[in-house]
Amino acid sequence: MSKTIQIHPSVDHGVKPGAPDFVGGTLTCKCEEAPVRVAVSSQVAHNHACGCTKCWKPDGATFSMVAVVPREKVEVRENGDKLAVVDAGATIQRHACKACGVHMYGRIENSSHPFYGLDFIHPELSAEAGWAEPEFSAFVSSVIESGVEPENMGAIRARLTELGLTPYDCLSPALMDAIATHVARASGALAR
Ligand SMILES: N[C@@H](CCC(=O)N[C@@H](CS)C(=O)NCC(=O)O)C(=O)O
Ligand SMILES: [Zn+2]
Ligand SMILES: [Zn+2]
Repeated sequence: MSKTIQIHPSVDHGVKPGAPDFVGGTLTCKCEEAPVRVAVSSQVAHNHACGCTKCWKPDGATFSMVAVVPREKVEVRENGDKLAVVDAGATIQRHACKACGVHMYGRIENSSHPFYGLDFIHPELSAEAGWAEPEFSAFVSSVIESGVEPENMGAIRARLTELGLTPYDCLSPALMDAIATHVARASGALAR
């Protein structure tokens, strides 16, 4: 069944459940010399596959795997001088290694953003096992913007569904509702 469709190496052979007592790990970039190391002292939430062009993907992957943790649980430990923000104009400021290109963490600096306080990380950059498994796939149609043929989208969505990563073309309904609730409270459309 759809075995030739590569979604991401961490799920291509099946989604592995996370460990309930997992407390985090160290993210390491791909540099053989002086890698950047970032300690994450928390389990992740909302782990998902993202098809957008802005999220970092390993070689050969169609999707990135990305999740959030509280920003205070993220600490650059080694070779932080190699980090630079990829696009200072983006909502998510992705701090990437200038030498290997890997995104080590993405931070939202706009304090009125619905996801302010959360950093975006790629759990696959850590050697530790137990990160919470991905729950859905987001920005699926956006893979076309990276060069995926539109006629492959049916097979890609079928494979994502087979893996239990229900495909959405923006975020999941729960996250979209959370964003809209934040916006409605800020505007006064919802009292509380
Ligand atoms: N179709 C666009 C979608 C980009 C997009 O909106 N990405 C989402 C998911 S990561 C987002 O929240 N982006 C905010 C940001 O990149 O700062 C693309 O693929 O470049
Ligand atoms: Zn690097
Ligand atoms: Zn993305």
